[in-house]
Amino acid sequence: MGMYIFICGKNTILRITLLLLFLLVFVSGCYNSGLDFLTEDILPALCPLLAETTSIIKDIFKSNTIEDGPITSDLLSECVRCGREISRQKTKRGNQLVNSGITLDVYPPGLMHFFPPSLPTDVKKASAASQEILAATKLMQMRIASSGATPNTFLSFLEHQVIRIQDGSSCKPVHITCHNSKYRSIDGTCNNQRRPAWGRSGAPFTRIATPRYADGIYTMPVAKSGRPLPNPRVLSTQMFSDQQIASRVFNYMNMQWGQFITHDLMLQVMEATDEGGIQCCLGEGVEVLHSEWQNDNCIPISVPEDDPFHRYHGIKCLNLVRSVTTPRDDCSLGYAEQMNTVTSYLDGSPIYGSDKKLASRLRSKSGGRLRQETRENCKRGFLPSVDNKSAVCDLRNTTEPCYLAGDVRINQTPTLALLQTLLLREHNRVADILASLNPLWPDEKIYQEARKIVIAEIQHITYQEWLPLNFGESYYRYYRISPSTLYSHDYNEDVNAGVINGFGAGAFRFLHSVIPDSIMTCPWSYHAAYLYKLSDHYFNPSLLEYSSESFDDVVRGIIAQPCNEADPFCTEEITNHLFKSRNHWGLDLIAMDIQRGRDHGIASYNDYREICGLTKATTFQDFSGEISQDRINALAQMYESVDDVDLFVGGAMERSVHGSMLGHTFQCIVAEQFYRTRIGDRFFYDNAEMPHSFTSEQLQQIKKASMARLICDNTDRVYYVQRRAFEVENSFNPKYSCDDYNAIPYVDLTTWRAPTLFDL
Ligand code: HEM
Ligand SMILES: [Ca+2]
Repeated sequence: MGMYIFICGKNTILRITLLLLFLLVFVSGCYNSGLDFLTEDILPALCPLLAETTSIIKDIFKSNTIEDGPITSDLLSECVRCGREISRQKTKRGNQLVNSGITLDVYPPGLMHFFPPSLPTDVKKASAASQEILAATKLMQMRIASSGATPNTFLSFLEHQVIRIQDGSSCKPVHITCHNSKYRSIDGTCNNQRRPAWGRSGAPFTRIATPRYADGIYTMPVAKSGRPLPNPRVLSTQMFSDQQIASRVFNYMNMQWGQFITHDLMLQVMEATDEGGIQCCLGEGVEVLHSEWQNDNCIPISVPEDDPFHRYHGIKCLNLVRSVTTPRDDCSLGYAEQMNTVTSYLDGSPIYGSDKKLASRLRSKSGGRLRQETRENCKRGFLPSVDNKSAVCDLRNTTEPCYLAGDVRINQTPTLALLQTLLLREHNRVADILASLNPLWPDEKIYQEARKIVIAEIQHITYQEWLPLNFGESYYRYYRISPSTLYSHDYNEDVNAGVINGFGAGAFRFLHSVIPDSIMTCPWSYHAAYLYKLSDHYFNPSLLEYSSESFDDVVRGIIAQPCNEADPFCTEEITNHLFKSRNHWGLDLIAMDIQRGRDHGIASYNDYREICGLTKATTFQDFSGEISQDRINALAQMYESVDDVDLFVGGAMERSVHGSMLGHTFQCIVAEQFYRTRIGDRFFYDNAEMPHSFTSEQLQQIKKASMARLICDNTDRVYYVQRRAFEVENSFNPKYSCDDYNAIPYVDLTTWRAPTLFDL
C-alpha cells in the first residue's frame, strides 16, 4: 500500500509507503538533532538495562574514579552500548528519508554543490563515533538528572573528571607515531612532537569558552528564557542590510587573501547520509519540512512571510545542516566538538592538500612540480581539471574550466581560483629554479623544498603584510613578530595551533562584510573596466579563461577594485543570492554564519566580552562602551536578554578599535588565533635553531616576499603593480614596474644551491 505526497516545485512527487510514514512519525518524535528524544518512553525499547536502572545517585562528586562512585563501569558500558544503538538508528533513518525522495535534486547546481552528497570514509567514521559518545553522554546526564541532580551537575562533574570510553564503542583513542622529518607532514600530524595529533586534519576545533548548547551537550541553543533565539534570517535582514560602502584603502585582493588563509586554517563540513545530501526544506524552499521528515541534522533557516526579498519568490526555508562532529582524541564523554577537516597550521594546505592521497594526485611527479595544465597563448599554467566537472561546478558546458586543488572550495568564486593559481604557479616557478640550481635533486627533494619556500612566503605575507594592515600595527606584539629581527625563538610546544571554534564560527566570518558585489576586470591598456556580478560566477571560474588575456585582466581588476568596509552591511550577492545558479534567489551567508555559530554552540557575545577583558553586561546599556546607541537599541529589540546575543551579531556591532577593522571582542579572538597559529607551529618559517630552520641568507630572501612580487612573478602580462598590493592604488601607493627590484624586491633563490653533491 502506498501514499503520495505532493511537494511543490519541480514536479517532485514523493512516494512514501504508509509503513515508512508510520516509522517516521514514530521515530522523529524521538530523534531531534539534540538527542532530546531520549524520553523514558523509548529507553526501554532501545536500552532495557539502562531503563531499569533505578538506583538513586546521590552525590557523584564524592567519587574519584569510575569504579568507586555511582558511575559504575556497568552503567558506562550500558550508556555506550545504547548510545551506539541510538546513533545507528539515526543513520538508518537519515538514509530512509533520502530513499523516500527527500533529496537535494530539486536545487540548481550551485545550491546543490554546497551541500555535500557524501562524506569521506574517515570523516564518516569519526562522525558516527562522536554521535555515539554524545548519545552516551546524554544518557548518563539523564540518569543522573533522574536522581534529582540538575543536568548541569553531570556536566560540571565531567569538567573535573575525565570519563574515557574503552570498550564497546567505535571510538578509538588517537595514537600517532612520528618519524623525524625535516618537512611538514601533509596532514599536520607530528608538527607538535609531544602532541602529534594537534592541528592535524580531522582534529576537533578548540574552545576558549564553554559552549552554550541548550542541554550543555549538543542541542541547538535557546534564549535564557527557554524561548527560541531570534530568527537568523531576520537578524540578517534587520541588522546586516545592503548598504555598500567601498573601502578607501583595501582592495579586493585583500579580501581574497583573507578567504584563502581561512581555507588554509579550517574547513568544517556538513553532515550527509550514506544515500546523499540532506534536505531540510520542502521542494526548493517553499516550506520548512515538517519535523517528521527532517533529518536529525537539519537546522534549516526559516524565512518569515514578510521577508523583504524572499516574499517575492515564495521562499520560506533556506537549507542548512549541522557540521560534522568528532570525538575528543581520548574518546572521553562530553559536549560536542566540530571537526576541522584540514590542517590548522598555515601550511598551504589549499594548494598541497590535507591528506596524502590528494597530495599525491596533485603532483606531477617530476621536477618537484605540481600538476598544471597549459593553455594556448598563455605562458603560465592553470590548475588541473577536476575529473567530474558537473559534480562540483555549475557550468554551461564541459569546455568551461572546473579546477582541482588541495581544497574542495577551489571553484567557489573565480577570484579564489585566481589566487590559488598564482600560488600553484609560484610553486612550479620555485621548483624549476631549485631544479636548475641543483640538477641532481630528485623530484621529492625539489617538491618538499619548493613547498617549504611557498609556505614560508604565505606565512610571511600573512604576518608581515596582511595582518598588520587589517588589524593594526600594534598587533605585531600580539603575534610576537618583530619586523626588525631576522629569526624568532617563540615556538612553544604547549600551545595548540588548532583553530578556535569562536574564531571560525564567529569572529573571522565578520569579514564576510567586506565582500564586494562584483568582480572587476581591467584590460592591458587600462582604458576600461568591466564589472561582473559575483552571483553570476559562483562555482564557475570561466571568467579567468574567456580568452588568453582574461586571467591577467582579472588580476589587474581586483588589485584596483576596492573591497567593502568591515561593517554590519553586507551585499545582497551574499545575503540573497549566494550560490543561486539559474534561480532568482539563493542562500544567505550571514544568516548561515549566525545559525552556524549556534550549531557549534559558540558561547554568547557577553561571555566572550568577559573572556576578552570587558565587563560582562547585565543590561543592554552596558554595551555602550563598544556599541553605538542605535545599534544597542536594535540589539535590544531583537534579543530578550543581553546573554542571548550571538557572538557573531554582538561582535559585528562593535565600533572598530584604532587601526583595525575589528571591534574589541573580535580583535581579541583574532589576535589569539594568529598568536597560536604562529607560536604553536614548530615549522613556522622564521623559527630559529631547528634542524629544519632556513639559513640566515635564505630567511633574508624569504622576507622579501610580498603580494606584489607574487603577482609580478606569476602573471603573463601584468607589468605594473602597486607596492602594497592589498591596497588600492593612489598617490601614496603608486604602481611600480615589476622590473624595479628596489620597489618590489625579488626573492633570490641562489642561496638554495646545495654546497655539496651529498646534500641531496
Ligand atoms: C566571495 C567570498 C566569500 C564567500 C562566497 C564565502 C562563503 C562562505 C561559505 C559558503 C561558508 C560556509 C558557511 C557555513 O556552512 O557555515 C564560509 C565559511 C567561512 N568563511 Fe567565507 N566566504 C567568502 C569570503 C570570506 C572571507 C574574506 C573570510 C575572512 C577573511 C571568510 C571567512 C570564513 C570563515 C572563517 C568561515 C568558516 C570556515 C569553516 O570553518 O569551514 N570568508 N564562507
Ligand atoms: Ca592548513
